[in-house]
Amino acid sequence: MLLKIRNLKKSYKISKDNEFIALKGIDVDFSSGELVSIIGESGSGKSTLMNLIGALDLDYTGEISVDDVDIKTMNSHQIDNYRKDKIGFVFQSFNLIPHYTVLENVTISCILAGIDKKERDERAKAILKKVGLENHLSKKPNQLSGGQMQRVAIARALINDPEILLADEPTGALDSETSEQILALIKSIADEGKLVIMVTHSQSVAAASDRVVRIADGLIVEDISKKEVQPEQWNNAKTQGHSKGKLSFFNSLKMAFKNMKEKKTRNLLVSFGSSIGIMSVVLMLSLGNGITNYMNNMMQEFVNPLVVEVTKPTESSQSSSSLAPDPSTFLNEKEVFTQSEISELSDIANVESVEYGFSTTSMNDNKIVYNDEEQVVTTIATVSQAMTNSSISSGTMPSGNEILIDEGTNEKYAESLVGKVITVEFKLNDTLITKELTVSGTYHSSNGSIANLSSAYVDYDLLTKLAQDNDISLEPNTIYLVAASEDDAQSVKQAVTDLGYSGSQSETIANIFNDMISTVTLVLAAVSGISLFVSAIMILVVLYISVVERTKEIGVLRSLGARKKDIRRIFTGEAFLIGLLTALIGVTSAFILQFVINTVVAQIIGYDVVAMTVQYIIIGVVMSVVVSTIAGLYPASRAAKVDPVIALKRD
Ligand SMILES: Nc1ncnc2c1ncn2[C@@H]1O[C@H](COP(=O)(O)OP(=O)(O)OP(=O)(O)O)[C@@H](O)[C@H]1O
Repeated sequence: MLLKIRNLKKSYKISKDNEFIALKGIDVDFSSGELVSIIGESGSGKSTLMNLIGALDLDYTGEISVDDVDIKTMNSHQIDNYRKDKIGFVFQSFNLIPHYTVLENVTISCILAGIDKKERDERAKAILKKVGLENHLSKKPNQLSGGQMQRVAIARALINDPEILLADEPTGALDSETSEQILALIKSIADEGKLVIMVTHSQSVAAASDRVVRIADGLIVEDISKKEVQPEQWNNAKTQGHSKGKLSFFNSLKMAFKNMKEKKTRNLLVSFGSSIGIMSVVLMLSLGNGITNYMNNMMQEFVNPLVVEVTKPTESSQSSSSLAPDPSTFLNEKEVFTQSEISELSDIANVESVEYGFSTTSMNDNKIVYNDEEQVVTTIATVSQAMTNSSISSGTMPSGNEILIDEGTNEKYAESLVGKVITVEFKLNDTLITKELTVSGTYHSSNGSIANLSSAYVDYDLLTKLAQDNDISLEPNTIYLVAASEDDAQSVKQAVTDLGYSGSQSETIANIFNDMISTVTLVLAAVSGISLFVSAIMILVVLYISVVERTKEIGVLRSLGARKKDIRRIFTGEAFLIGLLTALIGVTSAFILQFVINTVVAQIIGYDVVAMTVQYIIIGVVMSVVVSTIAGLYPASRAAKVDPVIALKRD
């Protein structure tokens, strides 16, 4: 006995304490090779019985055994395999997947069973030939007639060589001539040894079957056999073998891709919308990077890379947190170096020579006067090897009784001061010194202008002499360590930091700015991240709609043996692909914008301010895919939970 049903009862819950008993105790046996028609009034319980036999509905009492195995004893994995291998479903409304070709519709249960492409195509073509559709392989269902569609559905049901074919009104939607052809096909399937159970309202279909079982009010009221079937007549050994495989990850992505393609415009629009967030994040990070590069470039342009400037950390800069020291720190008088500190610094490996420097900073006392017009020069400092000639914009470096002023200050005067004698006033250890000096030249003021501070430079010897003249002992408060190579300079810089000294003021200022830029960049990127949240919701909504639209398709796939996991994978796969598409659009737009912004800005400052890196692209892609996939989890789990029986009832 292939199928044994004992005392099968099924009730539907209508409300909390109200249920409807659809099957009231069915006892029946079916054998291989039988063509059975189940007939009965509408609502008598025929479809309910079919769903139970097909294990689409597991909520019943009693026994349904196939090959002496009770469905109730199977775990969910075995149930999925049972649906995939033992049962083939044919529906009244064909239930083909509209965006799949004939061949794809037929091979779908092989794909779900993890059968490789070559074998499944061979099987499908053989069966499609048998049902007379070998010339329609690449057509979509809407290009077929009703009879052809039902043939495809029958081919699909047969491809895994099931033992039982369940057909719910297979001819219900067909005209009488086509019905006869389909019936003949079904008959031939039973003749080959399969158990075919059909629900029908048609007298002629019932008349053509071997056995007619009438159901009324949830009970079998009549069971007429016209043909005696020998239980042992059929060798039920499967010709194709049981499939133990499952839907591969690649195939689930392929199915997801098909789904996605079907709703091209919608998915493209969502991806476009979502890509704005990804684009902004990538662009913001790249902009921050570009500006930082620009700043560093500016800093380094006028600085001799072989020279390491050393100052002593002031108290306030020591105590302030590392992130953003107060720029006013630099207005404090710098501490001078003792002889032992100087020798400690000279002893650092790779230091070739040591140069002394001094700077004095004051917001009010340091100034230059020319033609009675005075300008505050916040810092008077000594020139050193740290300054390169490229920093000079006009004239020369100062020597003897000369002073180098910054371009900005020079421009404040009606005529250029280069070569002119000016009066310089500045405070040296609390003593105000006034001295007439010749302006040797001007330098690019990019460094100082960062914090709107200006500096003027004199020779260290001049400062020493002025100190002596005024009985002031001048100790250096800046030490320049000269290294032989840039690499050496880096190791010297590290050693200086390790000893607890600070670097140059401009470097420290640059670091503060770099930190500020990083913080601002991160904040901006985070703000752009909010749009990612919006895209996540968009993707969630779109996929949710997709689940609702595909409910029937989900039911069909489940009836063909798709596991809940497979359904979840297909929808998560779709979310993943939307994420990839979003990333593609986002990164491409960021690239285009980078080009546009850089072209425009380069004309103004001569530098590419947007500097995209592979790292940012990876961040963008990963973010997009992760956000999208996470957004897809909920719709995917809803899809997995769809009840196949209810789903199949959908129109
Ligand atoms: N989900 C459900 N909830 C409550 N009652 C249900 C549900 N599904 C079916 N029923 C009831 O169970 C009974 C049997 O339904 P079933 O669909 O099996 O009938 P049927 O014989 O196939 O009818 P038809 O020939 O019209 O398709 C009907 O009275 C129906 O109202």
